[in-house]
Amino acid sequence: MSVAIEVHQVCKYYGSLCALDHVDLKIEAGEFFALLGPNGAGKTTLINTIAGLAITDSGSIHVMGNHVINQYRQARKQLGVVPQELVFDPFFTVRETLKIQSGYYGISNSASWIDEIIDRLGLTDKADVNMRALSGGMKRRVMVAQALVHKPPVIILDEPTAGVDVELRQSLWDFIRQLNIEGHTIVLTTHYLEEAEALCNRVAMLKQGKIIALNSMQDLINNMTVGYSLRLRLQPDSLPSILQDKQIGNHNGFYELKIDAHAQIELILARLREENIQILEMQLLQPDLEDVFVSMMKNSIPEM
Ligand SMILES: Nc1ncnc2c1ncn2[C@@H]1O[C@H](COP(=O)(O)OP(=O)(O)OP(=O)(O)O)[C@@H](O)[C@H]1O
Repeated sequence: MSVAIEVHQVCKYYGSLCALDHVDLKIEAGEFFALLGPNGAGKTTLINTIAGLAITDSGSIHVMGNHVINQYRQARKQLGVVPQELVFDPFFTVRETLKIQSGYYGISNSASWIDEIIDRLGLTDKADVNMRALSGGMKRRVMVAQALVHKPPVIILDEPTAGVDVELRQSLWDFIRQLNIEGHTIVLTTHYLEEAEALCNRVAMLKQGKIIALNSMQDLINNMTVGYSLRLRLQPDSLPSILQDKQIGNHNGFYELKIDAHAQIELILARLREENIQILEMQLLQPDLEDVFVSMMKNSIPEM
């Protein structure tokens, strides 16, 4: 499999602030990859360095084998970036905006592809409407369309669904998922963790400019040692004192017990049997990406 993005030992400073601290990252072609982190973690800075818009202080970045600074034009052609901020020229229509964008890449016969992306992004009704007359969500769709005019194999989306309503979000994700199925590599930042969990196969978590986790979505969640809990409805309705230090909640007649390892479940059941307490209902709650994220951000202190 070929490498779509290779980030090697990248550092980026803004004055004395270290925004990227020796970042190493390899994203294979065809991946659907999530870049997660709290505000200010360095996600946009990393995207800007990959797009060649911000110069790194050290290290190197390649997009589809092209060095983003020394081979800027070749690297840029391989990449479509949907920026976080809505940047648009208020004097042009949607179609004109896309035509001008394809001109930047030296593409002249782009009309049929522009029609296709307008259609697939649900912009047909707005194609000849001036950009300034579009709603925020529609402008966001145009940002996505702009990133696609040169049919890049690698697409980076920086919080593409910020401020977008649920219906629009759903159709945007359907389209992006389809692009991934067609072979495009997708890199995504989002604060909607359930979206990342549903879409992405691998995740990097950034904190204070450092990568603190890099794993497949499944392994990240499966390897999580915190976040599991067992919910029990008991008859008689009482928790033996030996289990009380595990209790983290008691809602709607369910005791919620913290589980650090699966083996503890059998021990809990054995304790209940010893006390002649019957289990009326039992649920095992698994951690999700949000639990992993919160735990990583709380527990992982990047080395200075
Ligand atoms: N042009 C700039 N000049 C100075 N500092 C900057 C600049 N751009 C970003 N920073 C700082 O670099 C750090 C990383 O910012 P960045 O925008 O990359 O974070 P982020 O993870 O994308 O955050 P968010 O989730 O809020 O978009 C922050 O402390 C930010 O204030």
